[in-house]
Amino acid sequence: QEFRLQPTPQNYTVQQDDSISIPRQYRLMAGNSLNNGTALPLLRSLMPEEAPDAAFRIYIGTKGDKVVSSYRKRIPQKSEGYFLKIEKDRIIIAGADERGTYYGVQTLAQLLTLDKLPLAEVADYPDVPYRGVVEGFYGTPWSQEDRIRQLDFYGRNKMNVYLYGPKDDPYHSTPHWRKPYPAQEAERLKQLVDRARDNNVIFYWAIHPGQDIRWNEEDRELLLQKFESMYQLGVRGFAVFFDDISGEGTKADKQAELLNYIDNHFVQVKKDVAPLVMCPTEYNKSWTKVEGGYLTTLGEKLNKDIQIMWTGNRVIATIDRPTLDFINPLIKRKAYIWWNFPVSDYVRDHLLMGPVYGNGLDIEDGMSAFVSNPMEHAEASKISLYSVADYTWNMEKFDSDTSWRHAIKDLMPLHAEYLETFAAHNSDLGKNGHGFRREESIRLQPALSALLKSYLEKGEIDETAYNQVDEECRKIILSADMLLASGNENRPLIDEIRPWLTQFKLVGEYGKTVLEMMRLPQQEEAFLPGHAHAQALQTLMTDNDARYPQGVKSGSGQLMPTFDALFEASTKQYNQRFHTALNARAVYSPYTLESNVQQLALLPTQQKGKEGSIAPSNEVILWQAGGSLTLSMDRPRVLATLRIDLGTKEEGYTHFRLETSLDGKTWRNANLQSVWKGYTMQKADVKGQKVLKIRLTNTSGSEQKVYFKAFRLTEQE
Ligand SMILES: CCCCNC1=N[C@@H]2[C@@H](O)[C@H](O)[C@@H](CO)O[C@@H]2S1
Repeated sequence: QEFRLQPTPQNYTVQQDDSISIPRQYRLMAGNSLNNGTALPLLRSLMPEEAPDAAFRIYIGTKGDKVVSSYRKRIPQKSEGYFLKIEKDRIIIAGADERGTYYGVQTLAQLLTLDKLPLAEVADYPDVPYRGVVEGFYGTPWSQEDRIRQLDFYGRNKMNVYLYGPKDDPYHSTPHWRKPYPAQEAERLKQLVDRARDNNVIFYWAIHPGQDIRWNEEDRELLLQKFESMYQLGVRGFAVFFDDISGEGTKADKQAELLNYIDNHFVQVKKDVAPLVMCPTEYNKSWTKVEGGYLTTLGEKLNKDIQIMWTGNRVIATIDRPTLDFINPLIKRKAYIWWNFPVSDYVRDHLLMGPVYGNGLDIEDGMSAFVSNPMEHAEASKISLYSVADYTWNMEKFDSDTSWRHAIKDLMPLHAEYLETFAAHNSDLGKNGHGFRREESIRLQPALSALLKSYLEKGEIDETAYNQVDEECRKIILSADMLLASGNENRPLIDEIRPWLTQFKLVGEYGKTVLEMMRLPQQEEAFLPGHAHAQALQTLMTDNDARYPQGVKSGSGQLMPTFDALFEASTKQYNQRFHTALNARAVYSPYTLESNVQQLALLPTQQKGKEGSIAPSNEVILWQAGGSLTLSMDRPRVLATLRIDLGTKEEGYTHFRLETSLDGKTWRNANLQSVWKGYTMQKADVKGQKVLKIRLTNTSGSEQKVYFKAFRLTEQE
């Protein structure tokens, strides 16, 4: 693909017919304002040959500096704006502020990758003030190396925010948020803070005290002391998260009181700390009751410069004008958007490698920030993060597909075509509790549906579609092998996605095998090996290795449903023709879930061997009085164990009744008891019972706020 600047600049003109060779030496004319910034070190790392007597000159500074005073009017009057001009005998980089100048150097860095320097003029600035990433997911926190690479990536892509808030860090959340980090962790965080500064990224450290905070002087001081200890490490951005909690910590007026105190006695006192950011308990529209007053209380009481985060109309949602028109008036400021994509902690068997799309292109003036909550797979998340950087810098000019293709090329330039094939077929999430889906296998969809339609309706093969799908299967197998063998080009990425690459190859082989089967349902002998091979591949695709207990899915949106349907259709044809009973079911889950509890209704069920489960949810479930969840089997099955974890202690389970049934009409109680003292997991005494259905009902007469951490059964051998 052709060269493009990333993110797309607001204004970029090039003299087509002329360019200069990259100057070997140059005389540097630098403004004093840059002395302790990172723009100069970056420039010197790019162009090391500084020579006082060189003819070529580089003028670099911010708008107050004399050295760029004659270009002052060319600098966009926007924070983080810059003017970059390449002339025959000089380069000028003039920033509205230090970070703007730094971004001008980052743009120059991209132009220096060309053979010759174009005589270019760039007048550029970001649309959204704060742009970047919140490490706010459940699951394995990123490693130190992941984070270092992320921060360098943010510098290159002009993202200026990294919020540290991994749910599973015990010093960020309960139980140790009150304690300072142990020395080793503190040192590692300091390394990150320093690396963030090198990349002109504001490192925000977030605290998540809500699950057990007490509204008193002691906890308030402990929190400030923790912030002070982080300040000593160099942290200059702070956040307080009140998400995913229940109980005392959810009170808006108490939250506002605490945050204003922090703002007045810490942030405003320090003077070099970014505006405080808070994450509300009601953080999306589907969970908020406006008349309840939670958001309006925050909007009225919170100091005006405190930023309030928002995920949109649902936990997982794209952001558009109506979304902002709802929230901004309530909180009386521009929402600080926390975009839950490409986070996959609620669909951990999937990778989300597809394009960023669906957010409004006309809403840059409606938000104070747009930060992405990514996958626990740091490198794999960069495809989306590259496009989030592009979208938030220059929203109107954002083109989802162009950005996606360049993101892939940026991640693996030498294997871009193979990574693009992989990413195109690994983008949908599958059925999930949030009902959020993504397009997948877009370019192949017409051929897949044409092939399936003609085969199912007329028993015929659409040759054109057949050849397209066959060719794509070949590319899938090739891409998987090329990426698995890609060596050091981006080893961290391949290490992250290896299980999915292995699965992807199986999907390609399964497709080829099923395509061969389609030609043979009339041949009594020849059909059998293909059928057997297809079943073997199905087994291999469901036998996931222990490191991924949640399983590994690839091509689940379009490829696998099509191949499974073609497997079933050709096998049924064969069985009819030869009066045989070959297995014609590709995959099925013996368990189905029904529920009138909105946040549970869409959760997928899983089966692996003798274990069946309902996918857990990360959020607080509002379980209405009388609400129930029913797990139904495809036939009566004998249970060995049933474990349920609602994240609540003993007394919490007294609000629920657990029953089993053999016919769906008569029900019998099953008692729950603790697996062991003080632990929230419970087990039911169902050993040896033959059941068809299991039902859990809120019989307390009032809404219960619980988690849904586990619902797992095992059948008797
Ligand atoms: C308004 C910003 C607060 C968002 N807080 C959230 N907490 C959870 C995150 O830890 C999860 O990664 C996310 C996706 O499951 O869901 C919710 S989103």
